[in-house]
Amino acid sequence: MLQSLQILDQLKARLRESVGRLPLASGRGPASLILELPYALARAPDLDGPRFQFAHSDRGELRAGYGIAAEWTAEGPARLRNLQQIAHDLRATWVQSDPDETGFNGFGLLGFAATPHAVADDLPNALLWLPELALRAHGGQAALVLTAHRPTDPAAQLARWEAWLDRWVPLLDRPTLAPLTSAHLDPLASTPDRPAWRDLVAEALAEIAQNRLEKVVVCRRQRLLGHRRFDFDRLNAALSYLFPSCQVINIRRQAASFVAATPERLFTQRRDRVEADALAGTASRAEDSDRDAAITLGLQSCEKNLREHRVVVEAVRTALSQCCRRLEPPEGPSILQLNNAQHLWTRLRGELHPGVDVFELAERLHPTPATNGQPRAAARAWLDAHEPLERGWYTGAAGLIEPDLTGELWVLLRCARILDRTADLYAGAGLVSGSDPESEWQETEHKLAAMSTALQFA
Ligand SMILES: C=C(O[C@@H]1C=C(C(=O)O)C=C[C@H]1O)C(=O)O
Repeated sequence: MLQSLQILDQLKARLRESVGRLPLASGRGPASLILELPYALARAPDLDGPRFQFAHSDRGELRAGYGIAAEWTAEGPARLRNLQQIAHDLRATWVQSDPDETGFNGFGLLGFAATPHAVADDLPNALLWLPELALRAHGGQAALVLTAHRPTDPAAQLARWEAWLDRWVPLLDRPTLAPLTSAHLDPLASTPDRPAWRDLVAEALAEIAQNRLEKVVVCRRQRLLGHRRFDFDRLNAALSYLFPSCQVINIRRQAASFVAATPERLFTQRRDRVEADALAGTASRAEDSDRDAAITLGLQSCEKNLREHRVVVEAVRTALSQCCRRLEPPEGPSILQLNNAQHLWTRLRGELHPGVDVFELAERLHPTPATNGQPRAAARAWLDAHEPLERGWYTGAAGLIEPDLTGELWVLLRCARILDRTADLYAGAGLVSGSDPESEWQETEHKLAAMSTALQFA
């Protein structure tokens, strides 16, 4: 492997050679320069300041962003429409130069909280963020993307980009962190606690019995205290190892980090094709393979879980039918197995009407009844009135969008907000008629275990 100092010299030379291809001093909107890295990367080193990372082990995909070239925030019921207008302007003005012909392009992060109301959090309610330095690695190839917001002074911009390379490239030589012994985490409060959970579930089931709701997803927050400050390189590595089929997400704006290892895609849009997941209906895993297979069979034939799942499939199908010219019959339900839980899973695919973008898809699909309930508005109103906590970005969505406004968003589950030694973990469970408060509490315990297991190694 080339030493990082050699790579740094090469990248800076390439940057100086090719920066003149971008019209930095004229026009408006983003300008991105894509530079090939001489080898693919398995991890994106942490750096102080705003940063995000999306890593998917099974896909061999890693994308990260550092610093802020430009950003827009929004809140309230029109939050996605407001960001959409801005993004349309970006699409028209974004210039890209890919002198090494990597085929990669610049990208932005789109993310938003569970509900459009403002909450006290260090993440804004809805955010569109173009990083100054980005990393994209896939299929054995990797590139850096340097982005500026125009107009800007070319000499000053070159100096800024060089400074980014000076800070980031030497970190590539840093050895992978040695594994520590796993550390015990102290459970602090759960909100709601177990008795309050029972009452909350009972109230929800009464609402369902009155036919005012068909399904509602209630959640809890569990605070854990670590014995050492959590390390994010180590946490990302543990999550990617434990959950190779999940998207491991890390977003940091100020002091706290939002981290998730989510199995649930809200959707993927490539050109006019869309694919969405309906994930609902959960059972545990067992160490013994016969017992595990029996749990899977039980899940596949459980009337309550199948009903809970169908509500989600139907809502996703209806949302997609409003923006697709053709929908394929749903594929499923099959089983998605994770090491802490297994879920009923149906994949839906369609061909979009011309002009549909990620913002419209997000508006139509989010929140699905997998994390909110059905009917959507009644479930949200009931949760606003009864759930004793702010969800923040938990059950919101985040992902990466391309300059043509296609992309992929993930539902923010199996997640935590982490600050120093404190982690607030979130998990919820879908309730339909026939749900039992104790089994739903157990289900949240299994879901919380996704993050708490990885945190022991962080
Ligand atoms: C709400 C969560 O998960 C969702 C709810 C599920 C269920 O109720 O069976 C299953 C998968 C997710 O769609 C969570 O992980 O917190």
